[in-house]
Amino acid sequence: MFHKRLLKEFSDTKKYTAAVVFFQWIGMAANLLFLYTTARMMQNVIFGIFTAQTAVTYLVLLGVFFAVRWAVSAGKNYFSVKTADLVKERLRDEIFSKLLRLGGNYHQRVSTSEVVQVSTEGVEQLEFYMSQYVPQFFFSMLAPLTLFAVTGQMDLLVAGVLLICVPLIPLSIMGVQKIAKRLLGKYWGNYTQLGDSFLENLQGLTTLKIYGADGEYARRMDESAERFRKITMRVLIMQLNSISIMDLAAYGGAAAGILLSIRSFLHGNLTFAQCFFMVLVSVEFFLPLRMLGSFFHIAMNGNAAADKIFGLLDLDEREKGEYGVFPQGELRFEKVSFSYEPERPILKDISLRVRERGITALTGESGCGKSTIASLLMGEYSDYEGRILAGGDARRELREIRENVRFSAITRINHNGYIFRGTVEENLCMGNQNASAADMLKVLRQVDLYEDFEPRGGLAMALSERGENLSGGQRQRLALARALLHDSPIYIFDEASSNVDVESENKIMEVIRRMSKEKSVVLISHRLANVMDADRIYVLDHGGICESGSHRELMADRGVYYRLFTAQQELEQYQGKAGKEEFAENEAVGK
Ligand SMILES: Nc1ncnc2c1ncn2[C@@H]1O[C@H](COP(=O)(O)OP(=O)(O)OP(=O)(O)O)[C@@H](O)[C@H]1O
Repeated sequence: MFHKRLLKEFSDTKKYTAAVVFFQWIGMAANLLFLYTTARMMQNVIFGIFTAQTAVTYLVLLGVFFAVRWAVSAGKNYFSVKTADLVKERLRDEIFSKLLRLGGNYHQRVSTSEVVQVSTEGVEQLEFYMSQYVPQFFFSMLAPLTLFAVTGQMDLLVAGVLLICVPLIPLSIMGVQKIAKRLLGKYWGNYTQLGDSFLENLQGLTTLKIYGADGEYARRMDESAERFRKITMRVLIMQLNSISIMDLAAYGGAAAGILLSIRSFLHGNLTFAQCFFMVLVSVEFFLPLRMLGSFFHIAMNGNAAADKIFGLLDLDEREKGEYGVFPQGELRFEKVSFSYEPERPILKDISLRVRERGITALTGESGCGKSTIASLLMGEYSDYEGRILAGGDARRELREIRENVRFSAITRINHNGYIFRGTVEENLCMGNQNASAADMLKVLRQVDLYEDFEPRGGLAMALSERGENLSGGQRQRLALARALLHDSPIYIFDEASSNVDVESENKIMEVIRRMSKEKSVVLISHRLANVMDADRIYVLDHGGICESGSHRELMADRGVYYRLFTAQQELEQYQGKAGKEEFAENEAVGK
């Protein structure tokens, strides 16, 4: 019936639940009083003893009844909303904190659309579950017993029969529950899968259009939507059927109560007023459980949503460091091995040093493991072998250091720095909450964006989602400006200047070289012209370091680096020459 863990996690809502049940119970008591008064009045009318005084008494009671009902309903709503607020706020808070703890690569464990679905619709299901279903459950246990206590004093047999019929509703609910559980599990599975593909296709719509694959993907989504439609229909059919079964039990039981009350009246065991009251109250016996039955589907959905939410909250987290200081000094990799999947080693016995100042470059062919090293430095994975040490001789394992301390000591800039919708100022502030306008303008000047942004509003310039109203180079330079404000001792540039125009690339490299005089810079670049100035270059090959040294040393060695470098130089010279020839030809024909 209940999701045990959910009730345990929200045990502090017990007092609100009790208050809701209490108000419901008072409302029911007022209702009984009103029905009994009505029955007495009917009796007086029929037997001709209806006086003006009776009418006034009745009207006063009616007024009191409505006032009580209003107060009860307000009280019940107040405590229901309190429960709903508490559940919603805490669950969303917990989901958010969990995602923060899972870190940037949370999507390797759970899909983004599932997170969105459980934290929106899933949380709302649970809010309803706790604020409506749970109190209704207890009230529907209490109500028939109260009614039995009242009606039993008039006719024990009728009251007994009505009470015995009441469990028919929960029995029919339990019967349906078995089928519902399986069906709702499938329903949620289909729902999140549809959300996944919808989100992915929407994000990749331009790519799908360019390759003319949108038709095929639309067809696949249609299939997915059709599966979801079918399962939704099955859920609805199950709901309608179960409502019919419950109605049969409720109205069948009420009919039995009504017939028995009339029979009892005819045998002279009940007065007219009592019989009339019993007839009216027979339905009341079943209404609370009938109401519970209609909440039941939402409750089942809530159970399935709770499983999903707790599944997310229970995901294993990275090992958490507790050390609260980032020790100064060089970073070291000592015989580090790592793999994302078993049986597929990515890094093998890597040993390297990142000096406290200057540029340490990582280069090598695509897929050799450069970005993986950056991810390990950022602490995204802690299940590596060997040691990653911070602080030179102070030797503190990186994974022992608290995440927020690590993040304020190391800044990583990728090839697609994320720009948020908002203003330039808001995006820059993320780098440093305390940065003044002068600080922000200074970094914009350093990355050559000041002139571009000033006519468009300067710091107040509006940026669209992902900075789509900027060029690729401007976006990347803005991400660099934000990183400069962060002012951390270590910076990792992971292909930060790739995919941008030559001017932006030169500017970014100029800033990197300048900052390396005071900071520790890890530069990952496949373009060797950019790593030439590095103090030390590590060349990776299939997850291992095959060479290391300065540009001059590596060129003298005539190994892998030499081959890569000369091949790249030749290619760039050839491209440059071809470009010049084309330009000269165009000039000659006057184009
Ligand atoms: N999250 C992941 N799960 C599984 N395998 C991964 C994951 N990320 C990367 N890999 C694999 O690890 C290997 C190294 O990837 P990595 O991104 O570190 O290479 P890289 O040298 O930075 O490549 P590039 O220069 O193309 O960016 C690749 O074979 C890649 O397919």
